[in-house]
Amino acid sequence: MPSSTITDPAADRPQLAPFAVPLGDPAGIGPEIVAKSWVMREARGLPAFFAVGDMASLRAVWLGPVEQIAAPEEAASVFNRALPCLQVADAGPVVPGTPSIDGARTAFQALEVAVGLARTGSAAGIVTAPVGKEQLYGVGFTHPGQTEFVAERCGVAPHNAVMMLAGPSLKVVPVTIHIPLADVPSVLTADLIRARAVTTVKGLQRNFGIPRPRIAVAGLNPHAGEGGALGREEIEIIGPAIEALQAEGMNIRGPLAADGLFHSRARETYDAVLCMYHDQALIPLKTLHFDEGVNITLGLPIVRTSPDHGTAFGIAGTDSANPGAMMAALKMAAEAARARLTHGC
Ligand SMILES: NC(=O)C1=CN([C@@H]2O[C@H](COP(=O)(O)OP(=O)(O)OC[C@H]3O[C@@H](n4cnc5c(N)ncnc54)[C@H](O)[C@@H]3O)[C@@H](O)[C@H]2O)C=CC1
Ligand SMILES: NCC(=O)COP(=O)(O)O
Repeated sequence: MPSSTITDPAADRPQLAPFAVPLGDPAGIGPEIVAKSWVMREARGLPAFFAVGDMASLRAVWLGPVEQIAAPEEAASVFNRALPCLQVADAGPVVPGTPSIDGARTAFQALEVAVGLARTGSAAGIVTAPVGKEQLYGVGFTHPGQTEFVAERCGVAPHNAVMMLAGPSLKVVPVTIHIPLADVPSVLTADLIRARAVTTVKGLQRNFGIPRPRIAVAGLNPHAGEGGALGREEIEIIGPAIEALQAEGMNIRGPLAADGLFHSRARETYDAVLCMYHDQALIPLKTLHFDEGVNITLGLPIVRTSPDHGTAFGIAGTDSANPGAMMAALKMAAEAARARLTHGC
């Protein structure tokens, strides 16, 4: 049994170790939604977790009980009475809504520590609160996002780490992620589509227990290119990639016109959609499920989830952040960790 599980003799089933929750940018809504999730832990059946970051960022927005822990092993016994926090750095004065260099460094450090804890089994996985990408880039973070950073720390190539956004009625995967829209056509290759599709299928089996996932693939151009009249990527890149995967036995179809792929009847016909660029995937997901959308990284040896939204600097410190997506991310992390134990992979 991996060290991220302990046995509960009463229930005679493996219990998960607590999840590590890096607080993200201290000036964003991360600390608030983590604290609010802790308040809702019993009502929502959330798994045990501990914050990783600067306790001062929690104190700046929350008057509830926080207890500093020296090691993850202390988290389980503290969790019922207080939000456990593993202090990793001093973010300096925390002003909600006003990001700072020290805050970005703390977010970076907390992420690094949390990944290490999950890799060694001291945490059952990581559930990351939002970071400010612009702020992270300013302190030497060289990856496009946390997805690629965590993948690298786990020894996984970026092509094989898949960002999936998941809500109750829709799961989407952007094939290209954080790149300028103008670069999408040149980055899109059959190899990249293949790598994303293979990891997506394995990830749906492993984390969601779907035995034979049905994959729909969106086209890049309007009307999926209209037979080449509105663009040739469907004919030259996307179509051949799909045919090759079908020949290997994958339940995959497309390229399909993206504008007709997300209505309720269409959503019943697949388990996930491969989309060609970031907004093609994230706009439908966030429109349908903003307050319950989860970003889960597939293809990693550890469980990593995150709420779908960002730092929301504009409302930080106003007590108006909705913790729904953070709670959904915690629940999905626990479900994925359990599914991995059940399916033995
Ligand atoms: N997983 C992550 O770490 C992510 C980080 N980001 C980062 O967040 C920063 C801000 O990005 P934006 O595009 O402004 O997106 P955002 O998600 O932070 O905000 C978009 C809108 O939704 C609102 N909002 C977001 N979360 C909310 C919540 N829980 N409750 C109530 N209202 C909420 C905001 O106030 C704003 O009006 C950027 O630096 C970006 O890089 C963005 C997306 C994901
Ligand atoms: N738009 C999704 C997003 O920014 C999350 O990226 P990541 O930091 O989880 O890679």
